[in-house]
Amino acid sequence: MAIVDILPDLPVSRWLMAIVAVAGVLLLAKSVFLRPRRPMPPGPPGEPLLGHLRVIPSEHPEYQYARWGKEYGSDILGFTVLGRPIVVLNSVEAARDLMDKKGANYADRPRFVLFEVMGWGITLTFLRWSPRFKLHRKMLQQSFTPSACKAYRPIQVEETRRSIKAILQQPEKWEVLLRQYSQAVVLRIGFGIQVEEKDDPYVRMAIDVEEATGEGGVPGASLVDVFPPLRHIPNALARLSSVLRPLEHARRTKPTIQQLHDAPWDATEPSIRAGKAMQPSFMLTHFGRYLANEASGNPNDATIDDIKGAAGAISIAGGNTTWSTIIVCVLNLMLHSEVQAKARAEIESVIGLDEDGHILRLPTFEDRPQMKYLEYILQETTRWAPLSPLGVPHATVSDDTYKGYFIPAGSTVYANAWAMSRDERFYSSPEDFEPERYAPVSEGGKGEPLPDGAFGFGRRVCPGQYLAMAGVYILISTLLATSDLSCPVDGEGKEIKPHVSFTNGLSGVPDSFPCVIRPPSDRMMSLLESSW
Ligand code: HEM
Repeated sequence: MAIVDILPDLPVSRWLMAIVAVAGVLLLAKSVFLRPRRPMPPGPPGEPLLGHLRVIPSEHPEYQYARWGKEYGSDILGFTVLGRPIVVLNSVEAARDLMDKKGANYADRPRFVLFEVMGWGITLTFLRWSPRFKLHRKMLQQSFTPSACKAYRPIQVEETRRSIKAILQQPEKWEVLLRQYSQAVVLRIGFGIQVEEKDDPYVRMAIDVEEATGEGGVPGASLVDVFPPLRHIPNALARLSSVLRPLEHARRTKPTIQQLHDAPWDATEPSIRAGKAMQPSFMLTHFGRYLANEASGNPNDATIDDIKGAAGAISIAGGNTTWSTIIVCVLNLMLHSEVQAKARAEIESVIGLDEDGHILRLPTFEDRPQMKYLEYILQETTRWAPLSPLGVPHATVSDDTYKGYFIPAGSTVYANAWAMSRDERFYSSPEDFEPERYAPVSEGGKGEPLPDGAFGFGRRVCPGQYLAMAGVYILISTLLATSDLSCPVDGEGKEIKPHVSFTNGLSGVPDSFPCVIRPPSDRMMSLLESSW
């Protein structure tokens, strides 16, 4: 979505001009009569009426927000877009001070009008602060505490081994097989659905949804989000302006989003109703309880739509996110053979080797506390490329003041996880992938703080973070234990290093890159076969 060229396109419709003119008069009146007495946080100058609409870049705004933070010497920045206040937090301290310590005031979300048009229904991620939000939050948070996550370990171990066995059989398909792994775990946990080994329809749906959502740009940042009446503009007009084109895209992709909401539920509902569902799952627990209450005449807190939305949130918010984190980790292991070798040496020392130098068994969750270096790798993965560079925006419920700056009620607040990950006060050479940075100085490391921000903050912090990192741990440890990862080589045996770039929008996913995955010996396949 580009917002820079709105004006040249406007004359195509008098109607559009009229709407913008009326909005302009209202905004002018608002800015004259309701001007705050305290200053907004600093930032670049905006334009009359439009504010920063044409100043904030539409591609990777997180980079520019970080640059402005340096330019204005402030970890909190303020903007307005058509009169709507936007606040960007560039440091962990600012996010902790506001989103954590004043959690209730920062727990709302802005209205995501474009995502509503796309068909994102009752999904926790996009729910406003409300009794329904609290209900969904409670259902999901309780299901994925660190101790509740232990119940899902057998699923994660089984799917990991299935996936790596398939990768060693078809190494050229490693990327889609890892996506299949991430989707399989969340579909089993959410709905008790087992994905098919080949061409699974849910994996296809997840890919489509990720592409559709990604093209929607940064959530809450499109012109339709800022000025919701524009959502009614017909496609024929929307198509004429690049700032309104996301609206056409949202309408076109609605069936895709709807399908990922409906298909897993529709596939499972009959067997739960008939009492025949065997696989434990979030849906079985909550929908089963719902049916039991209904049968015995007891009231239900959650409606069927609530349970459907919450179960859908697991597969929608949990599949692509986990996959993308694994891909970033694979990329860096491939690019840094020394990191890979050190991690493998740690795995071998924790598990032990037979007389032929082969590991005695595959990694388990019980090994995790001893895998210190691997843990640093996982942490460095979330720092080096925070999945959601600007997080999912929060919104303020009431007016607030921070460091003398005024933050009006209803402000959209972005926690810039990317800027936090590049904070040079804490991270030396922040662009480098360097797991050792977290080791204590006494152990030869740099004693730098573990990263913060990749999973968000406050009352909206990711409820799936423990499940996600458990899934990344077991997959990466098993991959390292059984395979070597390397860059492909050209005709002269020279490594072909990928050019790394990330998608724009809600999730920054690395573009596809080739990776050679090879087991060091045949023994690895038999280990995988005998362990599963
Ligand atoms: C490595 C993988 C993951 C990453 C990096 C990630 C990251 C995030 C981030 C940045 C947010 C926004 C937090 C905020 O607004 O402050 C979020 C929210 C959320 N995540 Fe995750 N997530 C991951 C995996 C998962 C998994 C596996 C689940 C499934 C259980 C999940 C479920 C959710 C839900 C439901 C929300 C919305 C929470 C709310 O709005 O209250 N995520 N996640």
